Amino acid sequence: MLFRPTSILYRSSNSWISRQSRDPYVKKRVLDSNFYRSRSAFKLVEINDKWNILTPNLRAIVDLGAAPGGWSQVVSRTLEWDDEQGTDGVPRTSSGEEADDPLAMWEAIKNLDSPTDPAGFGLREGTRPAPGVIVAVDKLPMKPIPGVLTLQADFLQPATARTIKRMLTAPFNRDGKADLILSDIGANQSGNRIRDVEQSLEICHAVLKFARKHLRSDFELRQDTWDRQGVLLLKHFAHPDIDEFRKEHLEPNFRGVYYLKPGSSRSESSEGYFLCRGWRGDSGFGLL
Ligand SMILES: C[S@@+](CC[C@H](N)C(=O)[O-])C[C@H]1O[C@@H](n2cnc3c(N)ncnc32)[C@H](O)[C@@H]1O
Repeated sequence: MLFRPTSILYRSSNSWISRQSRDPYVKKRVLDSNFYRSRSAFKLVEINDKWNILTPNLRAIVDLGAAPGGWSQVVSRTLEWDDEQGTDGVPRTSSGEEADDPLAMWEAIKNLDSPTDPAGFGLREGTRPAPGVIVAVDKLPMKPIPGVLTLQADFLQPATARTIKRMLTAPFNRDGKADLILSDIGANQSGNRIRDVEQSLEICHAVLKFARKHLRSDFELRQDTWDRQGVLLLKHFAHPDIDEFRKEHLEPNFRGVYYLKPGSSRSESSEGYFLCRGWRGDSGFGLL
């Protein structure tokens, strides 16, 4: 009987190792003094270099499917949440105690009226206003990152949406909406390709539904700087209906929708990103 699972495993792990060792972004991740937790972080760095989505005026950002935390690290560093501001990566209550439960910490500080320490991480009396709050959501646990409130939960659960809303709500962000929603979620590889492809589109619909509830709209912003706020960055995979999804669900609801394939995204992967700017909101002409 020919049954050699070990050699198959060995071969495939060999090719994985060989691919990893040739991948410049894997090397960069290990050698880079910034040390990102994921190779994926470079995709966001690249996208931001070109499209400038991480601007200092952001008050609230949600990172969906955030573990192990590469994108959240990029957001945190770009918005300059760093140790120099007096944080050590561990969220603290306003009295300086370590807060294990980010929501409890958030509840404790959200009545503060000062926008200079929005997430209540015990920032030193600073010379400049503190950056916005970052909420990172994943089914998996994540190690702390300065300025990031992590929530271990399934974003598809209604209770998670309610929790996120509470985490985003504060005197400096009364409506509890986000200026920027990032989603790097992909379908779990089940081994059934048809099912995986189908699931990838279902995730796009679910993220858009989430954005509909949580993204700050042009109308709410009442300003014309649409290129800086009300932004959704959505990962997707090749699917027969993905163009239709873009035309029928994204384009009517955003002022601009762009397809991106960062250089750091593996060319053999069918993944791509939709950068959707200027969420029109439900008050007007958008369709979902
Ligand atoms: C490609 S990884 C994200 C990598 C991340 N952007 C980084 O740079 O570290 C996708 C993540 O989505 C998470 N995920 C998938 N479905 C989810 C769901 N329904 N709710 C929350 N997280 C989910 C997975 O657990 C996984 O950690």
